[in-house]
Amino acid sequence: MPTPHIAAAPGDFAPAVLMPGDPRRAQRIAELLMPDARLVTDVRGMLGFTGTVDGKPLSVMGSGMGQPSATIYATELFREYGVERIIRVGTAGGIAPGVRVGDVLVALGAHTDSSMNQLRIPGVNFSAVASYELVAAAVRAAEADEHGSPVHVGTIISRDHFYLSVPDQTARLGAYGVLGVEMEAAALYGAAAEFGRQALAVLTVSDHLLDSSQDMSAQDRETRFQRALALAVAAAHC
Ligand SMILES: O=P(O)(O)O[C@H]1O[C@H](CO)[C@@H](O)[C@H]1O
Ligand SMILES: O=c1cc[nH]c(=O)[nH]1
Repeated sequence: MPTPHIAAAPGDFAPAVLMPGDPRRAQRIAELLMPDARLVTDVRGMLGFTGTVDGKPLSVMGSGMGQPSATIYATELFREYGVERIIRVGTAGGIAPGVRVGDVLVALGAHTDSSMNQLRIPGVNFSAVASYELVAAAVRAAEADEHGSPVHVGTIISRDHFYLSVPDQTARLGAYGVLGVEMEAAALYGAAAEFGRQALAVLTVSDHLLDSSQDMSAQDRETRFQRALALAVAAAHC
């Protein structure tokens, strides 16, 4: 049953899907983790792969950038392909002062300036939260490798704008302990709640909004994700 945006056959997706924003990162992750990976969809160049890691099935598929794009893919994977859990493996801009470029963020919850979740339950400010089971698995994996880059667990913000900034907003978010900013997690958590499934975002800090001295290059953003990936795989297979 192909959907408007996914051309895979029934059963082509594993119960757990890793979801980076960039489809080329999806391909890189598939090649890195799964020698047996096969391409299951490429509509609009949004590559999806399925294979196995340590004998357990796993899929990897890009989401594109922004909450509308991520919601389309998450909805079709949950609703049409029976996917049980989606773990976003993305990049984020650091906000909290203790967060450094190269650190990893496990997003317990995602504030947002988007209206996407506001439309879900009229009159309600929806709480976009991760699956506790997946958070716990990611934290266990982080604690098991004490030599990896630092991992922070807390809230992030999923913004609609990459470039437009509201004066003073970032500093205020930092004062509230918000770890970083990206553009998809809140909507992903909303879609998981809609279908009674599980979601988590594990993010590599690629730059810092309040200190740009250590920012990653575009190439680094696509390759320095091993620590986040290890946590995401642990969550996918917990
Ligand atoms: O690196 P990805 O996963 O794409 O995530 C971040 O990077 C993109 C913006 O450059 C947005 O998608 C944002 O969420
Ligand atoms: O600054 C950043 C970095 C990654 N993703 C974002 O949305 N913002």
